[in-house]
Amino acid sequence: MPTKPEILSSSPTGRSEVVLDIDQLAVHFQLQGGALSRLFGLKARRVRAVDGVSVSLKRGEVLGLVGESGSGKSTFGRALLGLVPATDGRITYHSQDRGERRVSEMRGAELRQLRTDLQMVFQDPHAALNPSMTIEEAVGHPLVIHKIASGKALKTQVAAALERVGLSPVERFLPKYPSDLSGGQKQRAVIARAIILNPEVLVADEPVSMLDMSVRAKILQLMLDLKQEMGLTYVYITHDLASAKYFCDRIAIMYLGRIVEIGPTAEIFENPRHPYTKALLKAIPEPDPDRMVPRDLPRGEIPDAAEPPLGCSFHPRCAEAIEGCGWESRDLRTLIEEHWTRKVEAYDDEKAVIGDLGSLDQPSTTARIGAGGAGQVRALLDRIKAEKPDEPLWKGVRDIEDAGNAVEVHFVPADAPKLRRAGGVDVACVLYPDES
Ligand SMILES: Nc1ncnc2c1ncn2[C@@H]1O[C@H](COP(=O)(O)OP(=O)(O)OP(=O)(O)O)[C@@H](O)[C@H]1O
Repeated sequence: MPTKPEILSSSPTGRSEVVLDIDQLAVHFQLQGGALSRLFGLKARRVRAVDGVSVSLKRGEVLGLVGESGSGKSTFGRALLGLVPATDGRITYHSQDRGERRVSEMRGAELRQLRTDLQMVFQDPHAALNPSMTIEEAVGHPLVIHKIASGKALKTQVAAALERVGLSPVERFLPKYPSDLSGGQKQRAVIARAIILNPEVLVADEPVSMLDMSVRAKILQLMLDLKQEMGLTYVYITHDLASAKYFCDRIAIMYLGRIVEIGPTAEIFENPRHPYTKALLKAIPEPDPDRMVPRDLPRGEIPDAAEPPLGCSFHPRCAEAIEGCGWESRDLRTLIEEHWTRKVEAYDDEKAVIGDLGSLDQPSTTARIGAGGAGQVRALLDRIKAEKPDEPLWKGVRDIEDAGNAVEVHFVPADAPKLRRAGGVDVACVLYPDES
């Protein structure tokens, strides 16, 4: 198998440094809902899986995408290969050999070529391999599909790829079926299949998370060796910051479809800026039981990507939130319900004063609540505030206005913060003034 020079100093594009340039990429999924939903006039929901991501991938680097489940990492990775269409924005691929092309404009042969230059390694090696194909057939499959090799040449290339990923003696592995191999061996075979077309970029989506602890480091080391030998560039998708620290040159922290912090790995670990990054770092398990640190996982669950919080989408879970983070009606509902979990005995009377909370589910910086008179609602809100006066939501209340039997709580409106320069990283958080 021919190898590529590790880093080219020039290329036909004149832009050898950048392999992929992603500009304001958005991938939204329209959820149609069933016939019943339409009958009852429920509006179709739109999941903003990726929502305005800009990042450039330099040749030879390992970029980590880290975030909780549902943050949009896999969708982003799939969009790079054109496996899901971009709703908005641009992905430009700077091929060493074929110049600069927008992924969204590629069709037919060009798209097929992209999918040889960019390969994906998935989480579950067992699902990625056809159980009825031998390892020889599976690893050689891309060469057959693309009509690149057959017969003896095919076998030679498959053997070389297996050798390269450490599945040797090769003759022992060629006739085996996936079920004959261990998890680590299967992932090696998947990697052999991914590199057999000599790609430029590997998008590795949780490549070790389903493997035994004992083989994870070995597979990551294999990938680093391959990167060195073949001049590969990686996008490494994971929810595991500890492995990203070991593996990545740069890390992008994703939350609800956006990058909230991006910078060199050392800088992210030594001096995290975004409260979400800090919380993720604190949540890394400490292998030494004597040095166990208290966990500080963000409160609550990751919100619904179809109706993300207003302003900074992390604000409802943020330990450092301030007034300008985008407080809104749904936060008030959460606060009132939390109050009732503490004061169960007050629920019946207070519910009569507050009325139906359903209207608070519509995201808005104006929350109208109350059925039992504005004065009573105000008094109840005061009681709730007195229980936890430091609750950051109250800092985001601009004013409370009487509105008949109800009150209107007006919150300080806020846009989602954009990435801004802060020290050695870029961070999307209002706590950091833009240094640039
Ligand atoms: N084909 C699809 N149709 C509708 N919604 C989707 C589709 N694919 C992903 N989503 C939604 O998009 C959001 C992002 O999902 P994605 O799988 O990209 O996140 P992730 O960070 O990779 O999570 P995980 O680690 O669980 O794979 C989620 O809310 C998910 O439910």
